[in-house]
Amino acid sequence: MDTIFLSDLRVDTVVGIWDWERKIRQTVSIDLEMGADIRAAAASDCIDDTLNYKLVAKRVKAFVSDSSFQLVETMAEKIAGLILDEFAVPWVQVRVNKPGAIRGARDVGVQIRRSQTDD
Ligand SMILES: Nc1nc2c(c(=O)[nH]1)N=C([C@H](O)[C@@H](O)CO)CN2
Repeated sequence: MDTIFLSDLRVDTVVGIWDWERKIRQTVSIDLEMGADIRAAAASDCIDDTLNYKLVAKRVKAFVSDSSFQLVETMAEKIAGLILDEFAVPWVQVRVNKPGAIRGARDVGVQIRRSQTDD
């Protein structure tokens, strides 16, 4: 099993637990890894035989941009569910980074891995 990845997808959104965070937009950085078998596409050289990461990026960016979650955990869970539901991948790893949320830290956030077989 191979992996298609997408790193540092930056999206402006409403996210946070403090009142002042509900009134502004902040930038989150999203990293995705998705299970894929790339052999058919490598043999055909045809985009129709693989997961088009551009479509995933566009869908995730629109979803996160329209969201207003309190926690990065909720955002990560919903992104994973969206990808599993709408794209035929067996598993997905989602990392949501909230740069600048913690003074003195480069970034902070959560990383989760979910699969189609999770209950
Ligand atoms: N586990 C979490 N802890 C915290 C979160 C979060 O989303 N998950 N969020 C905050 C604040 O919104 C912070 O990011 C900004 O001050 C604090 N802790």
